[in-house]
Amino acid sequence: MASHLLRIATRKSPLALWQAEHVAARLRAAHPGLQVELVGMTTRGDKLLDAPLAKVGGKGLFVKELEQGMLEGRADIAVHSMKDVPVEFPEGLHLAAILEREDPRDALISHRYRNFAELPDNARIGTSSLRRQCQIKSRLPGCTLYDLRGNINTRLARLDAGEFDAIVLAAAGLKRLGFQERIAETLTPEHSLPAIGQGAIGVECRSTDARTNALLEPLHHPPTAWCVLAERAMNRRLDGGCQVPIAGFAQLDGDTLRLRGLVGNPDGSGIIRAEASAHPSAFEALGEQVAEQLLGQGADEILRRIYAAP
Ligand SMILES: NCc1[nH]cc(CCC(=O)O)c1CC(=O)O
Repeated sequence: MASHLLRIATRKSPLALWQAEHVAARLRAAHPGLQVELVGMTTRGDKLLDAPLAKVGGKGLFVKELEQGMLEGRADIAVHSMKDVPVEFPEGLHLAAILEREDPRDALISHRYRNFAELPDNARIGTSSLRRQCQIKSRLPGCTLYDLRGNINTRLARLDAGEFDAIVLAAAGLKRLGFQERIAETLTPEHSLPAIGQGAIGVECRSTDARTNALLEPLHHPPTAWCVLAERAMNRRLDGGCQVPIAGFAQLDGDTLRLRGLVGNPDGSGIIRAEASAHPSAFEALGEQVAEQLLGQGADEILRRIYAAP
């Protein structure tokens, strides 16, 4: 292919830069001669690092500025953690590729304890999501949870400074940044059901930009996409954002796509679980089915109460 410049809009956190560089390297490998450049941007989510995520509100906290950059022609694609990508895309933009998933699980990091079972009843645990908070509290009701925002390096530094007995982060981000050896225990999906899209990288671009869409095609990983799109279909039906204790995790086993969903109260009470399986081509219907099962067991009550809270 003739030399051509492709600009990647990215946040400037170490993980965002790693992921953008990863997509750049994949694109260069797939298209020799293609010039790829990163365009660093700051999002509202980056500026509000002191406020608890659950209180900042607004969907697309980490993506809106990148999307604006593409719509204004300052960049051609944006690289996101699928976990941070809202259900709906703005007019003119779409998800062009979902890359093969890295480890989707949550990870426990601690200096003093080798695994979750060793944590004392009154452990001090740092974590930033209501989803993790809910599942941790259900197992360890006496623990105290602390809001832990900021990029991965910042969070690890706060653990190292002795603020907490343990913290819980996504294994994918730790592995990508070379912190794998800091993981004390990788939590099973039964223990901590992952966030919708966790571990997967998505690439967004202008819907009508045929050339860029074609360049991204070799990066798309259909098995990961079936999983992530099933999780996202569940989330859409539940009308969930990243500020609610919702978990969703799909796995492909041969020709069977299995989706597990969870909704609970932030204090760990009233956890509702549902799961179903289907052929991977039915990912959308599978997501809606699991959402309906959750709603039928009272998930709507929980979510309404959380959205109504000040
Ligand atoms: N919300 C921040 C965020 N977005 C994506 C990841 C991890 C990497 C991934 O899920 O792909 C993280 C950090 C974390 O939750 O520990």
